[in-house]
Amino acid sequence: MTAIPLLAVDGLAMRFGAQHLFNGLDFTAGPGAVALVGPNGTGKSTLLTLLAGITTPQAGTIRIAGHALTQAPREAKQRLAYVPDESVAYDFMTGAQFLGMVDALRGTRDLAHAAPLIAGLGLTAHMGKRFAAMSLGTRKKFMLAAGLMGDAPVVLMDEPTNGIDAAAKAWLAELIRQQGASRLLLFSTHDNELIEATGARLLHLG
Ligand SMILES: Nc1ncnc2c1ncn2[C@@H]1O[C@H](COP(=O)(O)OP(=O)(O)OP(=O)(O)O)[C@@H](O)[C@H]1O
Repeated sequence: MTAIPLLAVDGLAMRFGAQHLFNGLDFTAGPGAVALVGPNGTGKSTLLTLLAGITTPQAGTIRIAGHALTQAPREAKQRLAYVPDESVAYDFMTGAQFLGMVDALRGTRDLAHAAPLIAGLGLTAHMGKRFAAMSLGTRKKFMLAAGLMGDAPVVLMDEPTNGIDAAAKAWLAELIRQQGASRLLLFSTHDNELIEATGARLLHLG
């Protein structure tokens, strides 16, 4: 019996006006680290929003652990987490409130399980800070913590090392390398150090 891939993309087409980003894109991925690479503007961020079910493609099917995003959006989205490049938190929220909100939306109400992640990313001292007062890198770390702290088998990350310091980057790379044994961590990046440290398989766009 063949195992169902965590991510299966079939015949995906996306264009903005006359600009075709991809036309008939096919790939599958199981557990592991996968780096989405390619020159600026080739559609890496757009592909991630399609895989996350935030944007709708003109054609094609995306299945998350066998569940098609269009036919079974709830089942598919329950199994994925998406880390955007820029913060999506309200400025008035503190880091703790934001992570608590994400946790509650996922149906768990206990941030204790995220403590190693919060410490590893260097966020412990920033939990009480409002997003309005955070640096760009700290905001990015909270987005990463929110995406990684659940048990989603598919984690999509847009430029995960953008703006974060060397210590957090090394910690994140090791986490991705280790967690690749059981989940799919698919990220767009221009960071060759991250690719090397995670041992990610490359998926080229453009
Ligand atoms: N909502 C939109 N409307 C029109 N064009 C868009 C939209 N979103 C993205 N594009 C265009 O699609 C192309 C791909 O953009 P995208 O941000 O996905 O590229 P990328 O590969 O992630 O780039 P980078 O490496 O710079 O982050 C760009 O030419 C962009 O201008």
